[in-house]
Amino acid sequence: MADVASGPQSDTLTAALEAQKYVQSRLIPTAKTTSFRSIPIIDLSPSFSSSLAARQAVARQINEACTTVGFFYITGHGMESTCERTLKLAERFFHELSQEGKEAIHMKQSQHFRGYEPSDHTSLNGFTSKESKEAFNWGYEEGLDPTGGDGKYVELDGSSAGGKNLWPDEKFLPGFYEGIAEYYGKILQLCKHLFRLFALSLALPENYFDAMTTHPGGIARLLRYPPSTNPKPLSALNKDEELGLGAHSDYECFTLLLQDSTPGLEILSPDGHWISAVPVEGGIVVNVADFLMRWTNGVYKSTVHRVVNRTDKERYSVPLFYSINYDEMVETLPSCVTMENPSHYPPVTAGRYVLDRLGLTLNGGY
Ligand SMILES: O=C(O)CCC(=O)C(=O)O
Ligand SMILES: [Fe+2]
Repeated sequence: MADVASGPQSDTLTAALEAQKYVQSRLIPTAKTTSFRSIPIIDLSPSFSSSLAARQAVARQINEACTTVGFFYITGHGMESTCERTLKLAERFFHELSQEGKEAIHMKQSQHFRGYEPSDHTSLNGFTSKESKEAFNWGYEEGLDPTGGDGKYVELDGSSAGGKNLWPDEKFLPGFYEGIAEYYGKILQLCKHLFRLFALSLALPENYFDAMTTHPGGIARLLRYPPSTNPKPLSALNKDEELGLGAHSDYECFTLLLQDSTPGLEILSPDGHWISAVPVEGGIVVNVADFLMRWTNGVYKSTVHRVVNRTDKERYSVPLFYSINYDEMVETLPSCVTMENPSHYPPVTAGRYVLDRLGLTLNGGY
């Protein structure tokens, strides 16, 4: 793809820098946007019905959540036992794999942000220099996609050599890849289902995004947050250096997050209050990310969030950042442009936008 050649491009880099400024501006309390104190829970079960009216009813709830909070929980998604198994896999990865095993798949060997990421390797948007989280990252592989993909997968930079994941040696972590494959296959299917609901929620044809997600971007991570050295009640603010993950918004279309029973995720209401996204039994957290915010002309909110583990327990979580095909160039969605709200954003390629955002988080840059 000519427009996604390697190296930062000035137009998308500008978009990335603007997005960073946008995030910073949202860290300043304002009375202009609706504030919130809770995160809606949406039961997805009716959306699997053959009745369009039932699917539209769920889509309306999604629209309400995305235009206000930017976050919601989904229940009734059918992945409950897989979610439990995946969180156990996360625990196994960090506990059972030796330091040597982790070093063997260190992210510095990857051009695509894959592999093991110790706590000091990245920090978000330069807001914080020290984060306590450690991670294991991987991305889309056709072999993990139940549809088999369309053979056209490209990485963020437009290169077509996919499948560059760095997996731990099976003999040190038996069953790991198989477990990840089960989770990833199911969550990709759920993301496609959600995208159809997003389409309905935006007054677009239900299959509007289908052709743009034939080789989707899907970076996923296993995250571990160590116990707090100074456990505090949820209401008390910890010092900056105890941040698990700094304040940020996500970059792609939307994120699906599994979290264990230890709270830690907090989302920022526009009036400056941090709201705890407490774990909900069987619930997956969904949030709008910056690319979808931009694509919807700001109609759907991409909300700033952070992680602070205030407990004396470890915390595990598993986000998946879902994107349309990285080589897809998009313009503002037609249903989000009106006379009062003309398009604010020039066309951009999905992968290039995310790559430039990611480049800004690496300690030391590209
Ligand atoms: O661990 C969590 O709860 C959230 C992680 C997150 O926000 C991210 O990785 O972007
Ligand atoms: Fe996030």
